[in-house]
Amino acid sequence: MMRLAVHGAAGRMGRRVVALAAEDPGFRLVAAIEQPEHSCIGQDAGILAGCSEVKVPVSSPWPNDIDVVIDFSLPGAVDNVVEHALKAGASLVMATTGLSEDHHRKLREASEQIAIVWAPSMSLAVNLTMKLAQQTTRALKDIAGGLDIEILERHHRFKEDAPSGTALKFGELIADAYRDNDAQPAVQHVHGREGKTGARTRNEIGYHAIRTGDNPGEHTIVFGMLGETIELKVAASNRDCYAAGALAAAKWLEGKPPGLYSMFDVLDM
Ligand SMILES: NC(=O)C1=CN([C@@H]2O[C@H](COP(=O)(O)OP(=O)(O)OC[C@H]3O[C@@H](n4cnc5c(N)ncnc54)[C@H](OP(=O)(O)O)[C@@H]3O)[C@@H](O)[C@H]2O)C=CC1
Ligand SMILES: O=C(O)C1=N[C@H](C(=O)O)C[C@H](O)C1
Repeated sequence: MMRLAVHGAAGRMGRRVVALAAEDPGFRLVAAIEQPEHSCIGQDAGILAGCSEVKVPVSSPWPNDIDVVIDFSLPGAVDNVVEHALKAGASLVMATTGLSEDHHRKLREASEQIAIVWAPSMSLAVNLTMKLAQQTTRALKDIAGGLDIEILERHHRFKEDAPSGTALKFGELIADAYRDNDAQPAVQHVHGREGKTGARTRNEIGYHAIRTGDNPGEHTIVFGMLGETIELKVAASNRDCYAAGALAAAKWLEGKPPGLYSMFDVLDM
């Protein structure tokens, strides 16, 4: 049984991780962590998550006897999370998005000592769609008349980063697929359009971020050609695809040597 600490335990994602972990005999929740001034401090993490009591209060101290940390918080917390995972010698599932290059450097450095999975989406369906997007790009990139790729993402109104980490990852993977051909000009990442933009260039990937209501996450990759269009769409109907993926990543990390892994590693894709 893995001793699990959830950081951001009172958040939208943290609550679903706590709820699913409570039903999984492979985990024992040992800490549900939030900042000391958080309004949920002291509440039972299970009750807060809408399931039965787990007898673990939301609290701020980090225990040392943990096997794995799952983090769904905000970039401002990430350095602290990494530091505590290192101190405990615990594996880390880092699911927070909007990270800077400095955060990524710290994750790379920490991964010399502990095993870390970082992925902007823990969802199986999203990761599979990423592979399909790469395959589609490779098949169409040299088509006569040209290929236009645009990434549309929709999320709830509370989301603080844009475009989503997942949209950025789609763009990065699609750009990699383009680069299979050295003759292809470098891809330009274009975020939204306004005003007299001129005609679309052939080598850009466009990103469009929509924020409405309580949408738990939706990504559409548009492959536009002259005469026909392909759209790959993956949409969550609730957050459990991400929470279940994070728990699968935590289990996969058990016994893994230090290193920085992705959900493609976890899902063997
Ligand atoms: N990889 C994936 O599959 C997914 C990733 N995400 C990402 O996970 C993150 C969290 O999403 P979500 O649960 O919706 O967000 P929430 O805002 O609901 O939850 C974040 C939690 O972290 C806490 N927190 C924020 N800043 C800090 C800090 N500096 N120190 C300690 N705790 C902090 C928040 O506390 P407070 O309420 O006080 O702000 C809150 O409890 C986002 O980056 C999102 O993009 C989301 C879904 C899937
Ligand atoms: O904030 C969210 O909700 C989500 N964030 C992740 C991202 O930025 O890609 C993953 C998912 O789409 C939900």
